[in-house]
Amino acid sequence: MASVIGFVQRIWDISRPIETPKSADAVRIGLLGASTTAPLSLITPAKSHPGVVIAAVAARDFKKAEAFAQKHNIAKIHRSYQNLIDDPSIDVIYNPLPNGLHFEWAMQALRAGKHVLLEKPSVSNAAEADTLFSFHAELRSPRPVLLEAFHYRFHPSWSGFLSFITASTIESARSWMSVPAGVLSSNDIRFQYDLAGGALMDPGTYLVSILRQVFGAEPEECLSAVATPMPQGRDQKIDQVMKASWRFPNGGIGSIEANLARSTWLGMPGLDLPSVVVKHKEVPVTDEVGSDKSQSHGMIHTVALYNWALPAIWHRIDIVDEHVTRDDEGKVLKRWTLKKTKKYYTWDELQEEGKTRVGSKSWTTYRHQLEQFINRIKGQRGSGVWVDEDDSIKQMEMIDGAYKKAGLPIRPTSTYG
Ligand SMILES: NC(=O)C1=CN([C@@H]2O[C@H](COP(=O)(O)OP(=O)(O)OC[C@H]3O[C@@H](n4cnc5c(N)ncnc54)[C@H](OP(=O)(O)O)[C@@H]3O)[C@@H](O)[C@H]2O)C=CC1
Ligand SMILES: O=C1OC[C@@H](O)[C@H](O)[C@H]1O
Repeated sequence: MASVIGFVQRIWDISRPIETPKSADAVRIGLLGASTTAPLSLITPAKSHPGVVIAAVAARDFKKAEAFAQKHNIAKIHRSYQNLIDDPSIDVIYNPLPNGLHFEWAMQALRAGKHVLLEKPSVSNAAEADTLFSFHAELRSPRPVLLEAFHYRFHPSWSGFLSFITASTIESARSWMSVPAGVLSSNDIRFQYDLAGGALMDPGTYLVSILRQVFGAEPEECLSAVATPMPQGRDQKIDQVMKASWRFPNGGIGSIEANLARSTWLGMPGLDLPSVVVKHKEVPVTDEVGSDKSQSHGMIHTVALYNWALPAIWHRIDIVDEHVTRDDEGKVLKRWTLKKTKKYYTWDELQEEGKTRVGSKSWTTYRHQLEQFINRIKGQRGSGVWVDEDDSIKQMEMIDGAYKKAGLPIRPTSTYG
C-alpha cells in the first residue's frame, strides 16, 4: 500500500512541480519548434529551476507558435528559427527538431554564440557528429555549452545501477525500448528517412548509449544488425525494428532491441518497460567456503534496471547473485541465490566527495539534466555527470556501423555547410 501511495505521490509531484521565483540572472532559453517533447523534457522541469526562464519559442507556423506560447506561458514568439537564434536576449537554444535538422540548427546556434541543449540523437550520422563537436571543441573560450540530451544518465538511478556493475567481467548486456504499435502516426518524423528517422535513431540511440555506458568502452565489432523494414508501401529505408549486437573489448556481448511499433498477441499494442539486464561471467569467491582447498566457490552477478527512461515515476534495480560450490573434480556441491532490490529516487545513498548532488524525489531525469546544464553554463560544480563531445561522436559511429551491417543506408548528411 505504501508503495502505491508513493507512486501516486511521485506522479502528482512530477506533473505539478512547485514553481520557484526566477533569479535576476536566470538563463533565458528559446525553443526551436513547438515540439511535442518540450513540455516534458524542458518546460515542466524549468518551472522548479530558479535560474531558468523559458523565454521564447519559434515555430514555422506563427499561429501554432502563438497557441504553444499561450499554453505554456512563454512571453516571446519568433516567426522563424533564425530570428530566435539571432535574438540577443536569448542565452540558450533548445533543439528538439527532427533528427535530420539537429546539425544545421545546432551549428547556427553555436555560430551565434548560444549555448545548445540538443536532443538525442545529436545528429544524423558520424560525419555530422565529427563536424559539429569538433567545431564546438575548437571555439574560443568562453565556449558556449553544448550537450546531447541523454537525460537518463543524470538521474541517481543510473549511477546507482552502474555502481553494481564490473565492466571487465560482463558476459552480456541486453537493453530494449519500444513504442507501442499505433502510438506514432504514419507521417511521424521517426518514419521519415530524410529527417533521419528509424528505430535505431530513436529508441535505439538510448540503447546504444546504454551499452557504451555499461561496458565503459567502444565495441570492437558489430556482430549482427537485423532491421525489420516498414510495411510494404512505406519507406523501406526506415527500420521499424532494429535488433543488433556488438562484441566489446572484454569479450562481452551487448545487444539491443529498438521497436517503433511494438505489438503483441493479435496485433494488440505492446508495452515494455525500457530496461537493461547485465550478466557477469562467473568469478571466484574467496571466503570461508573457498578456503577449503578441496572446494571452489563461484558467483554469477546479474543486475537489471527496469524503467531507466522515467525512473522518477518508478524504477527498480534487481541484483541477483547465483552462487555455486564445486569439488576439486568440478562436481557441483551446492547452489544458492541471493537477491536484493534497490531504488534511488535521490542521491542520498550515492553521495561522493567532491560532487555536488542535489535534487528531490520529484526531479525527473530531465530536471536533473537541466540542473547540470545550467551548472556548466554558470561554471558551477555539479554532480559530475556529463556527456562530452567525444562521447557523442562515438555514439554516432556505433549507430552508423549498425545501419551498414543491416544493409541500410546511414542517415543522410545535411546540406547545410
Ligand atoms: N528527451 C526525450 O525524452 C524525447 C526526445 N525526443 C527527441 O526530440 C526530437 C523531436 O521529437 P518530437 O518532439 O516527438 O517531434 P515533433 O514531431 O513534435 O517535431 C518537433 C518539431 O520539429 C519541427 N519541424 C521542423 N521541420 C519539420 C519537418 N519537416 N517535419 C516535422 N516537424 C518539423 C516542428 O516545429 P514547428 O513547431 O516549427 O512546426 C515540430 O514542432 C527528436 O529528436 C526526438 O528524438 C522526442 C521525444 C522525447
Ligand atoms: O524518450 C523517448 O521515448 C519515445 C521515443 O519515441 C522518443 O523519441 C524518445 O526520446
